[in-house]
Amino acid sequence: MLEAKSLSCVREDRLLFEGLSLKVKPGQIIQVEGPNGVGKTSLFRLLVGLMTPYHGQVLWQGVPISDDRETYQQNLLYLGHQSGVKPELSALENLRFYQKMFEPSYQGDLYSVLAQVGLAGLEDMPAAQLSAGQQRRVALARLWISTAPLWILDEPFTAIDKNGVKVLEQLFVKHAQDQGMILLTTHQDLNLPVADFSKLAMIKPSLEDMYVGVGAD
Ligand SMILES: Nc1ncnc2c1ncn2[C@@H]1O[C@H](COP(=O)(O)OP(=O)(O)OP(=O)(O)O)[C@@H](O)[C@H]1O
Repeated sequence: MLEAKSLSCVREDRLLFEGLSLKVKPGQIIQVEGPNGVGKTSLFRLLVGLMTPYHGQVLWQGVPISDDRETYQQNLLYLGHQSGVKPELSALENLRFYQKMFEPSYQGDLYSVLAQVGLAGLEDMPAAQLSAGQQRRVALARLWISTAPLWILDEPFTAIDKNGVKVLEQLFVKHAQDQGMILLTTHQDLNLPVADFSKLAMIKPSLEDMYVGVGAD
């Protein structure tokens, strides 16, 4: 289980949110919602350990993530705004690189994974020559080979067409049924027929709460 306890986030002396707590349990999907700039990406960066909270703690299986980063990273798949796709490598080379680095025990056929994300016939094309949606699909193909129980996905549907959204939704449902956990942001209305799908709405703090004296006594 992932647990965030009373998180506060400050950027450039501005309070983005405070006292934010959440739990993501096996089988659960949580969609984080809120207007542009409210702090969804910042929250995710705290949750994956790329930023440190101003206050509060993030725990994986009851252990602060800063105490055992290695175990946490092994159980986490994070897809941020930057897809991490290398433009000079082909779709297949990108996926193979990811597989060798993060899923060395994966035995499946990477061609069929790429076919599932709609990239059949484009396996050997340099990613730089693929469209934005196709490049996003190269990044998303990691989800098909991932053994990580926790997926944290920042706008996974960006540049993805309707059919691609449907395929991804099916994968999310399967992951939840297999007792995986998903935390995602999207401005899409999702169709996820799983028992444990909920939404977390982030709202902007009031103006008087927004400016904090970081470093002040
Ligand atoms: N690299 C940065 N340095 C300083 N401040 C930043 C940085 N990135 C974002 N911010 C600030 O944090 C606020 C929240 O940004 P964040 O990306 O977390 O919001 P978001 O809810 O994910 O927005 P969006 O829906 O547009 O992706 C922004 O309004 C911006 O002022």
